[in-house]
Amino acid sequence: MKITKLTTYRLPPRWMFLKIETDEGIVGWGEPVIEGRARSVEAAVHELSEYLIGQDPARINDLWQVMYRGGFYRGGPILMSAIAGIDQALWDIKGKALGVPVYQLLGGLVRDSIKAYSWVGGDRPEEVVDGIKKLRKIGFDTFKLNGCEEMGIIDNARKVDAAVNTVAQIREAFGKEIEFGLDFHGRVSAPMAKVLIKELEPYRPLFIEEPVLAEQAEYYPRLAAQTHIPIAAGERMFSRFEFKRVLEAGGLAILQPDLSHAGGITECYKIAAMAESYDVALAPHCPLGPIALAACLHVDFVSRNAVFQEQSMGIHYNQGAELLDYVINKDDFKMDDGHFYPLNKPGLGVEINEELVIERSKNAPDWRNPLWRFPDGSVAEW
Ligand SMILES: O=C(O)C(=O)C[C@@H](O)[C@H](O)CO
Ligand SMILES: [Mg+2]
Repeated sequence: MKITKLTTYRLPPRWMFLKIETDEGIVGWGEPVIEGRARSVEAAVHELSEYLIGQDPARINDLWQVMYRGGFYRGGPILMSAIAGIDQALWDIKGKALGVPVYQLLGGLVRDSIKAYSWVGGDRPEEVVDGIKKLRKIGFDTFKLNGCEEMGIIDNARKVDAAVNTVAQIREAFGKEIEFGLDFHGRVSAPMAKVLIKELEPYRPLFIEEPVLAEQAEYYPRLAAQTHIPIAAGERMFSRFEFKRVLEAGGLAILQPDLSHAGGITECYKIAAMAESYDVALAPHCPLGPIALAACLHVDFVSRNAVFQEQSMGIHYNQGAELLDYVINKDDFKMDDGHFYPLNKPGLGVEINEELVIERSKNAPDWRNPLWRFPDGSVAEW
């Protein structure tokens, strides 16, 4: 079998799908994208396609190594997201060619279901109690919200109290009936992370995500030493070589590689195994579309240390399209009691409505994340 064509479709809300065609008519789909830099990833995919066209799609490991090591410069969000989407599509082709779901190619199921969690509250956490009430009605009992709004490098007690108050309202309303992660979203400096975490400790969030920016990863072990709250990170790390360092340094209780940013199934399967060897949990990051989610689920279903799965239904970023809009087989993503179940169709198990994809790609937005500034005009982390 040979790869004959790669076609990219930038799509609402802020996604990009990749279709890889072969000379035997088998087609694979992937989701290479960095939110806000879709065109950059698209260019990287097409640069990589110069080598890929004519190659045997079955040789995923060799193609992955060529895409990663064949260029002198490597790693980072753009290149690793391009590799990720191509890798997803190659696994999709392999599964379809052999008539089995990807998880079977990775050794079969290690579990029968995986817990999902849902975002509440938007960019600036608000109406979180109402949001949780609505989502509990459809089976969720685990949630994630932004831990705070903008936070200065050294900020005041009122800002800290505002963040803590949101969490206090959740515990007041639901007690321990529900669990929630707090995503600091990299908005918080190392000094303020210490202050915030101390004040949040009594409310026992399930985890605190990106308490500092990935470029401040040396603080993870120091923050972990001051708190019992599990610390999570990973959406802005892009290869096992980055995850190696944070595992070695300690401090992270949960790794959150993104299957569309960190080299795809081939790389994230290895990252999951590395995490397990350090007794660290896996919770793949996935605020994206259905192909990315399917890739996450296949890795979840073969990784014993997978604990819960992010998904983007109702996420505040999905303006203009929802998680399953482009999927024909929506029932395969059906959730029961807040859990996903294995995708059992061959390949990734996602049947894409190509006609709709082509139609909607004609008006793809160039989504950009908001640029936040402090009152003094300096740039704030979003
Ligand atoms: O889902 C998460 O955990 C996030 O932090 C969302 C962030 O990754 C945005 O997708 C960036 O545009
Ligand atoms: Mg996050």
